[in-house]
Amino acid sequence: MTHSSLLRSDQTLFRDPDVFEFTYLPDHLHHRDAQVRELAFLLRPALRGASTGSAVLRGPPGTGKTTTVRRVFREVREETRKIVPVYVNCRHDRTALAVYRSIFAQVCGCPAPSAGRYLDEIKQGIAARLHDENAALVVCLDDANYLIAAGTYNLLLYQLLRLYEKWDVRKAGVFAITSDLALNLYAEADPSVRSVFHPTEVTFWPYTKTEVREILTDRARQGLYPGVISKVLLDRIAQIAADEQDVRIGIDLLRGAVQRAERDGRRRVGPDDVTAAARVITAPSLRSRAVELSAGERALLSRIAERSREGREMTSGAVFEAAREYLPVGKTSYHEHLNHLAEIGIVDLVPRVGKGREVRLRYDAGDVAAACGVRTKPAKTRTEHEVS
Ligand SMILES: Nc1ncnc2c1ncn2[C@@H]1O[C@H](COP(=O)(O)OP(=O)(O)OP(=O)(O)O)[C@@H](O)[C@H]1O
Repeated sequence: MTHSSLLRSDQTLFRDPDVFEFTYLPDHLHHRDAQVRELAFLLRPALRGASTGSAVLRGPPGTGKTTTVRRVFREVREETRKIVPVYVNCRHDRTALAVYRSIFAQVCGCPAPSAGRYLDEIKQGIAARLHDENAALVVCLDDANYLIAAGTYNLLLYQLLRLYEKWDVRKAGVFAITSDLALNLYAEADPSVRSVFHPTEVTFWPYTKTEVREILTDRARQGLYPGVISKVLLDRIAQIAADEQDVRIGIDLLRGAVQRAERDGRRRVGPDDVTAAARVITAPSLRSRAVELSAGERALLSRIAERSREGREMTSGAVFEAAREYLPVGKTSYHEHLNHLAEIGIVDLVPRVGKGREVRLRYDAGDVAAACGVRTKPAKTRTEHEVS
């Protein structure tokens, strides 16, 4: 199909828009073989009638934790009835009742009874089915940190891992997921829970730019018509997502840029579509990082944004001299502030031969200024003198 007939027939650049939905389970899971192997290793004993192991899955947002578990669970369901995998989203289901109702629905294939002695009845229903099938239960508690906040984490772990004692079923496994790296889900467990909870740590590191690009290339191939996005722009999107350490940003950005081109009746995504979509998608993360800055760091960042907008020299030395006019900073604290801005990914410090480092904003200067709470004047036109 040519592009013109394509646009005339259905006016869309998306071959399959579902590919960009957050519920979409990709056919190919890139770069997560080690994690898949770890989880499979924990489940394997259940095939021989033994119990399943437990795991704690940790990694920043958008590193494929949920997708990896969902992929493993899908394969398990296709391969065996000896293991019953259950996925619980603890953002939505935080009370013991809500979690058990979700488990019941997935194990029994129908909604939990809404009357009667509630929890015990629901647990009994789950156990009866597992007993009949001689199957081992494995429960994924995604975003388990929400259970800690709700005060139900220990109770649920304790009950799930000891289900076998009361109900004569095989010992269950729990895969607990968190994207909060400061949280140690094992340490959060009470001693009574720890006596039955011996999780394997499975870590998910952010994807590199090359890895993000492969994931995005796959999505583009499945979700878009050929030629809608160029390799160069896909590369730019991959760079932004890798800088933000979140592949989800890349997927959202790709969709946002294509929607923009589609809305304007164009057949190809242009650089402006990517820039505009990036501004919308990265603004919340930029704002939340600016809020965390110290007053000195924020003041420096606004000066950097202003200089960058005005097209002035951006070597670290020149920025320091300019900042000094307005801010009470010495060289040491200036470098500390600057390094921190680089660490949290708002600026890049690019080495320049014979000129030290160049300070380069990763975001639009106006957006950075807005995130710092500063309204900028329109960029002024530079005079001949300033340019030279
Ligand atoms: N290895 C991968 N291959 C293909 N797609 C991936 C891969 N990893 C992540 N994705 C896609 O990236 C998006 C985010 O992944 P996922 O929800 O699994 O991340 P997460 O680590 O669980 O994030 P969070 O902690 O925010 O819940 C999803 O759309 C998913 O399909």
